[in-house]
Amino acid sequence: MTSLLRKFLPTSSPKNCDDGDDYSFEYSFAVEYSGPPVSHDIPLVVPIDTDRIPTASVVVTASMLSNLSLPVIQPVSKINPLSKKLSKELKSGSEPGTSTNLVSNSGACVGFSSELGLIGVEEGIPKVSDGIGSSGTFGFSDSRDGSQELSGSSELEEGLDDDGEVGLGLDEGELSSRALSPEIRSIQGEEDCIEESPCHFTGTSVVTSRDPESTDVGSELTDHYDQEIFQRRAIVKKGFCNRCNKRNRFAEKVVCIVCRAQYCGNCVVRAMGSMPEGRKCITCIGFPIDESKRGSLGKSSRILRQLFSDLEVNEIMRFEISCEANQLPPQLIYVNGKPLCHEELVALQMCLNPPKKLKPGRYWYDKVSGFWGKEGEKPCQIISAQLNVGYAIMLKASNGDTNIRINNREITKAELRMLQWAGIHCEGSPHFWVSADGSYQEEGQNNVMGKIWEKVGIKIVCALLSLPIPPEDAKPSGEEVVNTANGVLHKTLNKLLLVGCDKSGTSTIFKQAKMVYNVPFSADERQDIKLQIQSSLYGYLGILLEGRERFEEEFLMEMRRKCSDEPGPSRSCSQINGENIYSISPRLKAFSDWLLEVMISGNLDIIFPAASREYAPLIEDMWKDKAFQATYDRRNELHMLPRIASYFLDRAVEISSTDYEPSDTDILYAEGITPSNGLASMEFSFPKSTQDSFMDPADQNDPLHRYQLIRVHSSSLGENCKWLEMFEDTDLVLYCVSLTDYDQLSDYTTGVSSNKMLESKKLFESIVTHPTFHQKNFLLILNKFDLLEEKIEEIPLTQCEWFSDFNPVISHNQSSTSSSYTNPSLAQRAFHHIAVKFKRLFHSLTGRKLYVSRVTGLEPDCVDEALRYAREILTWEETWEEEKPLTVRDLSSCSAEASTSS
Ligand SMILES: Nc1nc2c(ncn2[C@@H]2O[C@H](COP(=O)(O)OP(=O)(O)OP(=O)(O)O)[C@@H](O)[C@H]2O)c(=O)[nH]1
Ligand SMILES: [Ca+2]
Repeated sequence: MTSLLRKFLPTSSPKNCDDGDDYSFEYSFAVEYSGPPVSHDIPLVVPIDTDRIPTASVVVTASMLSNLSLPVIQPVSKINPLSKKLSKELKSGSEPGTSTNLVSNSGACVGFSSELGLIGVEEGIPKVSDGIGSSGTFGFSDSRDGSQELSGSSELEEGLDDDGEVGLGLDEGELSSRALSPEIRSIQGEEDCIEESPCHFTGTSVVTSRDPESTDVGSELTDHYDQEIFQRRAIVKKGFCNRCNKRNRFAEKVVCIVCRAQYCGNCVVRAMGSMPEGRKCITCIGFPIDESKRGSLGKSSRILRQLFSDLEVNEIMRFEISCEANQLPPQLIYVNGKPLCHEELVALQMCLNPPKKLKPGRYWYDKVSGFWGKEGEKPCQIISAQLNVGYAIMLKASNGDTNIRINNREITKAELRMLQWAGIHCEGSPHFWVSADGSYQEEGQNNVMGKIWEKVGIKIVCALLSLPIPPEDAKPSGEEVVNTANGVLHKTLNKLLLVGCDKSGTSTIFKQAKMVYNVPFSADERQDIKLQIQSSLYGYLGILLEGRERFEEEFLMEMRRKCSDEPGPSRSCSQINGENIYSISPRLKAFSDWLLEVMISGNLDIIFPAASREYAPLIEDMWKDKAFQATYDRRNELHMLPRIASYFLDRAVEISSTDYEPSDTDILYAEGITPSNGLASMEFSFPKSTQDSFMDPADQNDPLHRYQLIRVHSSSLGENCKWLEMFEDTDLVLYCVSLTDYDQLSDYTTGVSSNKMLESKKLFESIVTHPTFHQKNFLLILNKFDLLEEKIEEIPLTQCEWFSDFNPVISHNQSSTSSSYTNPSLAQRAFHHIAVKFKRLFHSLTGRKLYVSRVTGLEPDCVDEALRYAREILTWEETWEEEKPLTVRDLSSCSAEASTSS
């Protein structure tokens, strides 16, 4: 046997393995073993007793026998030479039971011809193992005269050459488990076969097999159904038409919603006929659809529209949606353990807020609140309440382990966090009663404690925790199927978490992103920001007025000194005061005193802007006042006044008026945006940009790919960042650091004031090492580069002990050609130094690579660039995860310092 195989089978890997996207496995063929003795068991190839392969009973449904020819198992096309003969045999008239032989033959051949095939033998036809110990013959039995079948290794090689990709194209490795397929695959290169109509059989018996991967349907109760669907699976190879077997990778194909066979434009009509049940092979008519295709029911493809008129396409799609064979089978949907009857399914589907994308499976339903979820999982939707479907809900329906109950169901951790965040007390394992409108009370007590959905920020929290919110508030998010002219596209949502220390600029970046991606501020947000701007304005005024007092005093002392120096009679105090340009009128003085008092008491935010209406007229007077203007001219001396103050103070009169509406720039410059819990969230997608031109066209301008940017204030992360758990499904963490922090001291409550850069480093460490973020990707945003450029000229970076080794060599040969690249500025060097420090830190903590982006939050392009970089990282990391083993990926972090985006 061994020598026989050696003679005929090449032991090389597929020739076109450089095809890249297709396959990475190698064929391994049996060769005589000549190495040292092995210490472990050698897996045995078990002989198959063909008689013992179970076969299902013959299909006898009248409707099927009447006008249909039944599909037959296909030999795997890899074994072309063999299948050529087989198909001839089959054509020349075969009897029921032939398929059994086919299975054994194809199974055996595959087993020997590729690794994948071996797996197929083990998994695909599991019941074959019943035959262990039997003495059946295997594969190339003498009776088949394998040597003749395989005569001429060149022929075989040719077969391998042309499509040395057995299997991979096979939908998800289902290779040999296919037991039925709509037609005998014509043999590659045999034109005569292509022109023939597919060879079908009547009265072929059916071999049952199980889909090893099916998860959707899942339960043992739906096994039977599962099997039925699975039996029909066609072998599908990437790019190949299942009828003519010609390959055109890029040509669109029409896919059968039952067996998944795909047909090119030339073959669709022959293979699918008039499509009375939509896109099904003629032989699949009457069979239930593959549930994974349910989402695409009624959604036509471009190729159909090319083949048929619009009217015809619409008709076909209507059939596809409405014909009986394609309807959800109610008994496969379990609600609280009960298989539904027809009426219940109708009630479920016809209610105001039906479950989305309902598929066969097991669900739980809380009739009182409308919570709906998959058995053993947290709720995924809130559907209409009070539907009469299924049994009563079970305590462990969602597999919760919190001891806290909602409507007799023990809730999940995510739900508990949601309640806690909403400020609902969960101590003492309470049992809540929650009704459809979200009002909740403790069981046994007749007083409503509040409404869950009215809690501040609850919707954001739910979005973060991937928990549902009531339908009227729900807007599309997460994975959503969108119907477009080209058919069905899956929309995905990537979550980006933006976090950083105090004043690092996270809210600036968040707001900037809103503007860049055209996500409007809500009326509430605008109102909040307006009040925020106004109260900040009073704060700035207060600082100026305080400065004015100081200037007035200084001026007075100066005058006195001059007076005493002057010869002649000394002038009176009032005279001096009259000349003091920093003196204000008693009315303004009263206001000033009051304002300063309020500021000292720390009540500014509370009193303003409620009081702003009253004081608005005073602002105008004050603005015109000479003393005030003189003070304003010297505002640079007032270190308490933030840089941004001038922007608002210049328009103090306009801003303090009640009908002031902040512009977008005002909003950007304003401090703060977020509600009390420091959380803000927005969804966006990237508009097309010229910068994308280097990217894969598929990635370009994908408005369906949505991103959620979540900004959280570091103070809302709680002790030891315990709230980070909430963000466990974050795809990328954007950690924001202010580049100007290196000489700043935190003005914080703890009493011990420390360097802000070191504080930022500390927070970074705790977030990076937090279990929730294990293996997460991080993008470091080094913000406020514009300010660094100014500051670095005055204050050395070494002010921060972490950067004490910063020792830039200033190049002296500044040629006319030197660019910022060959001769970076001091700020660029400082930025790079800081970036490298963080990269090394990250690598030492995680062994992985930190991405870095240089940003000036006030510049829209900068923020856009950083977020596009974030998108690239996600795409890149996904590719890595799919294609490369972890070890290779880890190696890439060795070059951690090589790439620093700027
Ligand atoms: N010049 C300059 N100023 C910036 C930049 N980014 C943020 N700022 C300013 O820095 C200050 C703090 O920024 P925020 O965005 O409010 O910082 P934060 O992270 O929200 O900090 P908290 O207010 O503590 O939540 C604001 O006055 C911003 O206008 C920048 O890139 N350049
Ligand atoms: Ca802020």
